[in-house]
Amino acid sequence: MENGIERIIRERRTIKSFTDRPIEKQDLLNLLNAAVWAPFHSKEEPWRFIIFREKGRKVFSDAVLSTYTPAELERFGEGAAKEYCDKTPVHLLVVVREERDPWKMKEAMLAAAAFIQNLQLLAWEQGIGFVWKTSEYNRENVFTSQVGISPEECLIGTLHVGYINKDHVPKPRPRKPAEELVTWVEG
Ligand SMILES: Cc1cc2nc3c(=O)[nH]c(=O)nc-3n(C[C@H](O)[C@H](O)[C@H](O)COP(=O)(O)O)c2cc1C
Repeated sequence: MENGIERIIRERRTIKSFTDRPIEKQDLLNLLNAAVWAPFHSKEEPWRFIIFREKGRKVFSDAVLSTYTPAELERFGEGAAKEYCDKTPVHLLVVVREERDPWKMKEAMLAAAAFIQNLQLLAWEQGIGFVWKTSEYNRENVFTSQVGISPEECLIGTLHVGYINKDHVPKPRPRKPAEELVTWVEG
């Protein structure tokens, strides 16, 4: 019998199709305030968030579109702008401080990943889903500077967030059983 957490972990899927329902600012804050109880190894939390909602989505959309070539703009620009400004209620960027020490940097990224998984599970419980994107534009300076990320920061991912369109929940990608993944060392 699955308990609450196990059920949500198994059930959660990456969501790319949302209803029109906006997400209230306070509801987003409540989710973030719970998700930040993820573990981290630095003195202070390594993360901060930039959230685009309502008309602010155009700032996000313009930043993505500024990474397109003229040919891509011509072909995909209008559709992408519609997707970002109308069809996706919230864009949430998870950013960490750059660390000079590569190991500390790795730890900051790992902590941010734990935070994002917390957020996915908490959101799912409320009928909110998202896709975690690390696609090309995330790595382009022209994008990061326009969305307000400083050169001393690193973007861990862009989350496109909204209430789940229940007709478009993808089928799960299968997971290997742990029996295939474990090396037992028992003496
Ligand atoms: C670090 C990371 C980066 C990801 N980047 C993308 C991405 O750029 N585009 C995308 O469509 N999905 C992205 N995903 C989502 C995965 O495609 C998705 O988690 C995977 O297909 C498994 O599906 P599930 O989340 O429904 O179990 C990313 C996931 C992770 C953990």
